[in-house]
Amino acid sequence: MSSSTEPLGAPRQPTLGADTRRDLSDAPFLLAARGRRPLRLPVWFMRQAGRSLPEYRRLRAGVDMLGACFDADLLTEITLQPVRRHGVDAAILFSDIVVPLRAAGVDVEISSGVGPVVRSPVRTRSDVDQLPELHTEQVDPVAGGVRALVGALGDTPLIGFAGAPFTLASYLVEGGPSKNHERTKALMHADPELWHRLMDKLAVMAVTFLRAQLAAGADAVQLFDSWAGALSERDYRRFVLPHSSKVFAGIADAGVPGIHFGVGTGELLPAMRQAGADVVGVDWRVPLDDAARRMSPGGEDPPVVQGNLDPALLLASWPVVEDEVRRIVEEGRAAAGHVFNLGHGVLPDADPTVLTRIVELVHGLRP
Ligand SMILES: Cc1c2[nH]c(c1CCC(=O)O)Cc1[nH]c(c(CCC(=O)O)c1C)Cc1[nH]c(c(CCC(=O)O)c1C)Cc1[nH]c(c(C)c1CCC(=O)O)C2
Repeated sequence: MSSSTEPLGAPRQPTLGADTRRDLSDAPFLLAARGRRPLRLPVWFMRQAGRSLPEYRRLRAGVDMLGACFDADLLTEITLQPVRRHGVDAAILFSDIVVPLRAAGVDVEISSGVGPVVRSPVRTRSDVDQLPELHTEQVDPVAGGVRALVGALGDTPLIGFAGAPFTLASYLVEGGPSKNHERTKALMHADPELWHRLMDKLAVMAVTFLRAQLAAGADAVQLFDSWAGALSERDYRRFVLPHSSKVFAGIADAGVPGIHFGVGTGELLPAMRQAGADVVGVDWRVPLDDAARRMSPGGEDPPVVQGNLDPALLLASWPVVEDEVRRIVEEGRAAAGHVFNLGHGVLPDADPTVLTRIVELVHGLRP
């Protein structure tokens, strides 16, 4: 049986570490992710581990990005750096969305200042058929890092993650970062059968990668569909939603919160929630009260949201940042739960002391 027809979460996948996972049921991040109101509003930052931190740049000197992602000691230390420095309510695993592709044998590099570059783009039926399957043991260094992290993090939850099938497909089909995703969109419309075959393989890969992290003890997961906002809602529902739904279904037995995030997804928020997410990430374009209304127009079953400070504003003055943080916290009360975050990742030029101040401010506000 080929991998694309095998049921997701088949027995050869590892069990999900329910016996070893820490009991962090009082952790503010996990409470908020489950739609409860913790005493303290939780906050973490996408890309909190990375180039805004001088201690990160020192550790990474002379080590290439993907090399660091396969070094259990290094990825553990890099993941811990922002937790120590900022006092955030969650750690996010230091890794990358292309790690499972590289682990499976795809020739992909991360080029500094550019992003992932795929040597042989995937465009034909034979390219799709040759895309290798990911075997759990190929990401053993990542699992080793996760095990070390859950030992080192104390009461702080660890968020594991994977790239969603569409965002990974875009890198594979375009061969690198893309503004218009034109080859990807052309492929999905010109050959839907081939498109779904590719997406199916990427969904299986994401499930394998996430299950390895969950089996090692990750407390929550985030599915990054960073570029899904490039699609119309109609195309998203037809070409993407079924596959992202398979990813959430493939890890549902872990019983941990799942976050679903993309940029520019204001029109897609209800569909992204429907994929099976417990928490929906909102960038800076839509205020959180509006986002909650879009996902629950009648007010029944309100969503849990994460976001939505514009990362560019970290470079503005503190009074600007403070006003924005207060507004976002206020608007977040319209949702069932709010995990404070940026609307996208920390930019390399952000001043890390501003991030620490944001954590202190958020923690001092009424949730
Ligand atoms: C689209 C995407 C990628 N990778 C990721 C996404 C989804 C999130 C998003 O939308 O930003 C996910 C990712 N990549 C990285 C993390 C680490 C965890 C964290 O959030 O702190 C996470 C969650 C580390 C990284 N991933 C990367 C860096 C920078 C590389 C470096 O430090 O040398 C880091 C810290 C490289 C990378 N990898 C990718 C890009 C676009 C880049 C930036 C390229 C550049 O500007 O140099 C692909």
